[in-house]
Parts: sequence; C-alpha cells; structure tokens
Amino acid sequence: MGAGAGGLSLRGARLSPEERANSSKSRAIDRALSKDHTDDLNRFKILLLGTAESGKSTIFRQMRVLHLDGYAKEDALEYLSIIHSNCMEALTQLVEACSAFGILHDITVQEDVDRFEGFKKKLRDPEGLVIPVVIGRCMDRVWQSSSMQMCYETRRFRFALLDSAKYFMDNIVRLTEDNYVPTIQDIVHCRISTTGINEIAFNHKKMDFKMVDVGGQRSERRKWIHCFDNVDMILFIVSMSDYDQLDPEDHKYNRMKQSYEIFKTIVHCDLFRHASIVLFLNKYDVFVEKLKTSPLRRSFKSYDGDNSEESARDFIKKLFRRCITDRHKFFVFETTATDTGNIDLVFGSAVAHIVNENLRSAGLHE
Ligand SMILES: Nc1nc2c(ncn2[C@@H]2O[C@H](COP(=O)(O)OP(=O)(O)OP(=O)(O)O)[C@@H](O)[C@H]2O)c(=O)[nH]1
Ligand SMILES: [Mg+2]
Repeated sequence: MGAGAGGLSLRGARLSPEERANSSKSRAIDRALSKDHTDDLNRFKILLLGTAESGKSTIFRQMRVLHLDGYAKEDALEYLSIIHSNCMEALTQLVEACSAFGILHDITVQEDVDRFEGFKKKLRDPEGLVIPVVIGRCMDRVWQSSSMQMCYETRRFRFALLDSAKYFMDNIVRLTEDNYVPTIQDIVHCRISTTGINEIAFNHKKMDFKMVDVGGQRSERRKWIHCFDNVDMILFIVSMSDYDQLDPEDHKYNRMKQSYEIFKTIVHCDLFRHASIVLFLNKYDVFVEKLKTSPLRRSFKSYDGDNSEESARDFIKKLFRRCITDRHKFFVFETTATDTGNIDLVFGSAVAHIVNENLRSAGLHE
C-alpha cells in the first residue's frame, strides 16, 4: 500500500497554526523595526533541517512549551480541526489496511465502519472539520474492536499509518467531546506538513535563541537556502523509523538513505563551516518497536550486526558520523520528540556541549 493510500488529503492542504501566526501582519511589523532586527542578529540561530515527517515541527512546538508561554486556549483551538483530520486519516488508513489484509469485522463493528465511511462521504469542508460526539464514539468502537486491534498489533508497520494514530485513536472519545480544547500532548502529536518558514525567539539559560523551522518535503527543500545566513547550529532531524521505508515522494529511494544524502550535502556546505552540527536520531521509540519485526539488514545490506537496538543504532550513528570532518563541532542524541521531558533534557545538553566547545576553542575552558 502506498504512503497515505486512500487517506484524506487534509493535512498539508492549508496553513498550520504556526504559519498563520508567522504570516504577513506580524512579520511585516517585526521586520520594520530595526531594533528587533539588530536583536535578531545577536541571537543564537538554530536551523531545523531534515526530511518530511522527521519531527522538526514537533521539536519547534516543544520549544514553545518549554521556553515560551505554551499554548493559550485560543491558540490551542487552532489545532482542533487538524487533530480531527488526523483522527479521520488514521482510522481511514486502519480500515483500508483491514480490507487489504482480508481482516473481517463482526457485524456490529462493520455497521460502525459503514457509519464512519458515510460521515466521511458527506464531509464538505475539511478546513473546519469537527467530528461530532456520536461519530467519535463510533470511531472508538471500531478502534477498540478485536479485529482492528489485531490488525494494528500484528501489521502496523506493513502499511502507511500516521505516527500518532494510536495516540489519537486511544483518545478519540476525549478529543471529540463537546467543548474539547487540545492539550499540549495533543498538539505535539498532531501532524501537518510545513509549507513555509517559521521562526520563534526564546531565552534559555540566559542565552537568546532563534529557531527556524522549514518543510522537509521535496518542494519545500528548495526554500531552505533562504534561511542559510548566520546559522550558529544546524539541528538535523533524522527519523530512525525510516530505515525500512521508501521515500513517499520517490519510491526508488530508501527514506533513511535519502535523509543521509541530504545530511551529507548540508554538512559539506561551506556556509556552515563554523556552525555546530547537532543530529537528533528521532522517533527512537518507534525504531525500538520496529526492530522487533523488521531487521535492519533487510534495508542496509552492509549491516552485519544482530538486530539488537544498540547494534542497529550504532550502525546508523556511524553512517551519519562518516560525513563529519575534524573541523565540525558535532553532537548526536537519540530522541523522542513527542516526549517533552526528553526534549528538555536533550536540548539543554546539546546547548551546554556547544557552549563548552565554543569556550574551549576560545581558550577560555579546560
Ligand atoms: N512516536 C513518535 N512520533 C513522533 C516523534 N517525533 C515526531 N513524531 C510525530 O511525527 C509526525 C510528524 O512530525 P512533524 O514534526 O510534523 O514532522 P516535520 O519534520 O515537521 O515534517 P515536515 O513539516 O513535513 O517537514 C507528527 O505526528 C509527530 O507527532 C517521535 O519521536 N516519536
Ligand atoms: Mg514541519
């Protein structure tokens, strides 16, 4: 089954809340103020790069949670229809997988599947999608059914499925209640592809940061060059669960090898000769689960280790490290971007390493 096969084309079809917030009005005012511009130059600039769905925007949102004021009710509500779209897409993918694998449902479950499909057919405005309470309950029954659980447990890595499918489906009743307001956890699990350039500024340990998030899809990568000036740190995100995936935009390529090629180009780019390179081996949680059923060797013929997490991780780590030369300041971490505590620790550690390294090169530190 192809990536996103049969899924609703809801995500990516519109601006994300970040893009809207960053849009013309506030940007024009900001840019017009030269003081802000000078401040901007003094900030430590972090550029988030990586292929589509690697987790860049998830980390970007975590910075807002950790180092800014998080999400006020009206900001959180901007995510409601995207979250509901994600829920529709996840259950659509699951229902299609059941049919593709010939998994049959009990009559009552099949009636709920039909009700769900009927609701989908009547959908007119994906932009403002709100799943009614009764449909939320119906989706929950389909998700909880033994046939669907069996499909998910035994085949979830054999078809295209949103990373947060389980999270959203486990919470579908709460997410579709009247007066529902998305929580931070809901927001960091939400998937909408980035189609612009988003920036946030924040302070951490008395340092001023600017973080720039871009889209990782092929068409979006052309825009990256507009953010290449004055970069202090490249934060490159690779999705560890990509190791056995084909690039959805070009089935000739393995998704992780594609990510490796992009990393190599970025690292060798002369503009970044003074920038620190930080690599996040992200979706580590999914990687660990996936290894149990999908051996690394199947996708990487040169890998001759066993299928343990350590051995597989070290192989991938070494692969990316090979691009790094002596002149680079390079740090690598395993991450699960949806876990706020993990990102807090890792980001703090990455920044501390870089500060120490900079002090050392300036001869100010042992
Ligand atoms: N399980 C799990 N899911 C993750 C992790 N990191 C990100 N996700 C989910 O993966 C999906 C894609 O993440 P995004 O942050 O939108 O990816 P992106 O790199 O910004 O993608 P583009 O904007 O298309 O370039 C979201 O649903 C996230 O919640 C992780 O470490 N573990
Ligand atoms: Mg994004």
